[in-house]
Amino acid sequence: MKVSIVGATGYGGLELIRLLKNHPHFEIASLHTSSKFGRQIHEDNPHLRHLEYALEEIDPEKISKKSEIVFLATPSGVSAKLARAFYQLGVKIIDLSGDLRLKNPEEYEEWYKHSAAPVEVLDEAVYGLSEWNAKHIKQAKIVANPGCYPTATLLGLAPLYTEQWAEGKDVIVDAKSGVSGAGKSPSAGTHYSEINENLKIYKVHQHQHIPEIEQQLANWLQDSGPISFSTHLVPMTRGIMSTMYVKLRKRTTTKELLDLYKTVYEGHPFVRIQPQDAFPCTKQVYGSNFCDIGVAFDERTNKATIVSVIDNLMKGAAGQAVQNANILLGAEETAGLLNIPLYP
Ligand SMILES: NC(=O)C1=CN([C@@H]2O[C@H](COP(=O)(O)OP(=O)(O)OC[C@H]3O[C@@H](n4cnc5c(N)ncnc54)[C@H](OP(=O)(O)O)[C@@H]3O)[C@@H](O)[C@H]2O)C=CC1
Ligand SMILES: CC(=O)N[C@@H](CCC(=O)OP(=O)(O)O)C(=O)O
Repeated sequence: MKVSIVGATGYGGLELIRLLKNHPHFEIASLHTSSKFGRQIHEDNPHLRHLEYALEEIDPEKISKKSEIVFLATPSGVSAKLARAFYQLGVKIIDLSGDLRLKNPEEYEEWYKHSAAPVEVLDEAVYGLSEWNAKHIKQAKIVANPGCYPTATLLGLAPLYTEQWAEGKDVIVDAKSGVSGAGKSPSAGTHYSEINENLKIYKVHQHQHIPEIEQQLANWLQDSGPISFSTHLVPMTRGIMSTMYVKLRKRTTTKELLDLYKTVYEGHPFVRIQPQDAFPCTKQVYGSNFCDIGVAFDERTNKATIVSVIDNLMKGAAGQAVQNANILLGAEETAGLLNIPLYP
């Protein structure tokens, strides 16, 4: 099946090229940019020196003649404007941005400070947390690919929420990300001398992923409350670690928690549950689509500590987008994605 990538020159778009170029079922029909048309993709990306793709303008009508699926790897605010045109032309959309994830347009405008997508587009969009929504993704015309922090956090919390073990109140999520999460354009806050040998907290109580996580938690557990969510920049390129502290409805043991997680994620090859007392680190998922989860029960506080790691550009963005495209196609969800993480 032929696919196109809009935003091909950014980190998410480049990761999509890496995955789709060797994919058994998809063929890249075209790459699109808002500012570099006419240039070859390899001109600014020497790691793609062997590929010949001219960057093209973003013209939904032309794209609809070449491709059945379009990946939108553009900054927030862009797909809110572009999605309707693709939808009306019958091109399936997988949107990597936050524009189509929140069902309430006012909530989107409050957190993202952009105009929301048309309601008909938001109503059509299916939240693309692959492990939890495959049934709906399969039928979708528009997939709202989850954010990087929400992917790590929701995969970590899901067993406790869906099985009603969590109290659903006073949950703390302490998350850290590598700098590629901020995209390819350099900024004052992310350039080398600001990040190297530094650890920064940012967007305290204001992170746009808070409503996305809470929206999904409320789908799983009726009386779930607001979460405390903090995000940090770590001096590394890729990786997210989300550490969660969750009060439970009943006393349990680490062994019982592990059994729950193993049972819930049985048959989901991208979620790997750690053995007892072994917590995951970001390097063990680097460059891969895995989400590795470690759990422990704290008898002193009656809380579960959950640690979930992903590669933000893979399971947190392009990897999950390709997983969703596989599901849309009706192919095996692992197609083109079972590479072993880069190590060391
Ligand atoms: N980086 C990450 O880890 C993750 C990113 N995301 C989301 O995915 C999306 C892409 O992220 P990322 O690749 O990191 O971002 P980048 O900043 O690296 O890339 C953004 C891309 O969009 C293009 N673009 C910029 N402005 C416009 C515009 N007005 N219209 C159309 N295209 C435009 C850019 O280049 P050009 O000028 O060539 O058009 C570039 O190709 C974002 O919404 C991001 O929030 C989601 C999960 C994780
Ligand atoms: C490290 C870093 O800056 N990460 C970004 C992730 C952005 C992102 O993925 O945004 P949407 O999913 O909402 O589109 C951030 O924290 O804002």
